[in-house]
Parts: sequence; C-alpha cells; structure tokens
Amino acid sequence: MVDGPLWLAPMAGITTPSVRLFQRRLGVSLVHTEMVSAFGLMYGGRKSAEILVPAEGEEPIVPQLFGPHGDCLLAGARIALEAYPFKVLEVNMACPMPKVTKKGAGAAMMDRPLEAFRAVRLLKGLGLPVWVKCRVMPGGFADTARFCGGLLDAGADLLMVHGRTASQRYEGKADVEQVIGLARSFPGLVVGSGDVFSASDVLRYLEGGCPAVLLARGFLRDPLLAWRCSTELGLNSSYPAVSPVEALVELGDMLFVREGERTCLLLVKRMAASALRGHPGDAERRNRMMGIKSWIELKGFIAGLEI
Ligand SMILES: Cc1cc2nc3c(=O)[nH]c(=O)nc-3n(C[C@H](O)[C@H](O)[C@H](O)COP(=O)(O)O)c2cc1C
Repeated sequence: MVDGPLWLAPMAGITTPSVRLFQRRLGVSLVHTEMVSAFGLMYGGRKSAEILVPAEGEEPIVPQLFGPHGDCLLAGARIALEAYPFKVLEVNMACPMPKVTKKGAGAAMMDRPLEAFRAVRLLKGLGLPVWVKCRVMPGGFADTARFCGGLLDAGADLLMVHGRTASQRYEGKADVEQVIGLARSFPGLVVGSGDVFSASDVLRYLEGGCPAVLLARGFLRDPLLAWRCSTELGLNSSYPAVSPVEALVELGDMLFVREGERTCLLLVKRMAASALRGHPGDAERRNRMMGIKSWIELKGFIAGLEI
C-alpha cells in the first residue's frame, strides 16, 4: 500500500488537506487526517465529517478516529467508510489531552487494555487493516510490549508508537530506544514517532527496524523537512530546491485558496514562529507577525525573513 518510509503524522488542527498535499509533494508517501471524534461522526457533527474529506491526489490517506470504546469506534468507522472508501482505519490511543482522556478516549484507552483489544477486534470485522497509534507506557518496555502484543494478537496490522508517555504529553525527549526495542520485538509492525527533526533521526528509526517514521513537529520547525530527508536518504522527491521561505509562501498560498484566510494565517504563523525560534531577534519578530491580519501582509513579512 505504501511506497516509502516518510509518513505525515496525524496532527489535530495542523494536518489539513493543503498541508497534506504539500507534504506529499515534498516526498511524504502517506498522510493521516487530523484525529476525528467517532462520537462526533455518530451525532452528525459537521466539523468531524469535514475533517474526513480527502482532497484529490492525497492517497494513501489514513483516517484516525478516537472514541472511548469499541462500539463507538465501530459506529464512527462505518460512517467514515460511507463518506469515503478508506483502505485502512486507525485508532488514536495516544492523545493525552484531558478533554479527550477524561471521556476514556485517546491515551486513556491504554489504561483499559481489554477494551482497547476489543476495539481492534470489532474494527477488524469491517474487513480492513486496522492500525493503532499509542504511546510508550510509564512502566517501561515490558509493559509497552505487553500492550502492543495484545493489540497485535487482537488483529492490529500496524502500530505507530510515540516514544513519550501520556503524562509527558510533548515534553522531554522521546524514548527512541524503547520504540526501536518494540520494532525489534515486532518486526515490520512498529512505525516510529517522536523527535524526528532531521534525516539522521529518520535513519535511526529505520536502522532500528521501523518500516516508516512519522514527521510531526519537525515539519512545523522546518517546512522543508520531508524534502531534506528524502534527498539526504536518496528517496524520491520531485520537489525543486527552494528556500524554507519560498516553501512557506507556497504552502500559505495553498492554504489561503483551499482552507481560507483564517486557517492560512493560523498555520503559517505557527510554522514561521517555530522556524524563527533561536534566530536573533525572534521574540520581537514573532510578536510583530502575530499582529498581522491578512495573508497578503503576512506573505510580505515572511518573504523578508531569514529562516
Ligand atoms: C499540535 C499537535 C497535534 C497532534 N495531533 C495528533 C493527533 O490528532 N493524533 C495523534 O495520534 N497524534 C497527534 N499528535 C502527536 C504526533 O502525531 C506525534 O506523535 C508527536 O508530535 C511526536 O512526534 P514529534 O516529537 O516528532 O513531534 C499531535 C502533536 C502535536 C504537536
């Protein structure tokens, strides 16, 4: 199904169709939707349904659902499949945000392994491959391996493992060694996630046995990360050699046309602020940028940045 090891992570509020299409051009070979609430789908939520609609040219695309139990995930998955003939389904058992975990969804499913395994078994009944995104567990490798083994025994076809515990959220370093240990224990079945900021980070996961790696905050900091990794690792990327500023402007134009000015401003500002971090005078320039109200003005501002 997938031809290449650089995959775009699911990122709520970030991996919109323009971002996904742009990353595909840079060399990413598979993209995820933002996470979608299975309950939202069940109750006819417009936002949840919208998140699921892929743009032309995005395949392969993986929809990621979250929900507190298997029945809800199954109902949500059925609705997702009516909306679009996805070829795989993914369950989010990794989100640490209280608004998700307090309802028993996301990373809270890792606290209820039997329900997590049941959810996989139910989804497998739909006849598609089922993937799970989870995290490493506070108890360490043995606990995480037991949970991952249980998911695979229940029928999961692939696991994306983020090397931070849920209580770490996005702080501290990812435990890459633990993820690599899991990849060795379950050959070909563990995709690595956590602290992917360069081609050498990608290579570490691949050489450790992961079949693919998820690009996440790395591409917020460096809009050309996927292209840089593709070229340095000798993978295919037909994207021309451009500067990060040109790349950001191109992405901004796509966002403006497809998702509208509000989303365009939000995402481009977020990426430019990440890219500016550590550069001289970054705080002052970031503050100035945050006051900008139109894409035309932001485009001019970005064109003058050295990032
Ligand atoms: C803003 C943001 C939104 C995210 N949204 C999701 C999500 O919807 N589903 C998910 O499984 N992970 C989500 N993640 C986690 C990422 O997919 C990834 O696993 C994590 O950022 C670790 O990789 P990194 O250290 O390279 O950023 C999100 C992360 C961030 C920073």
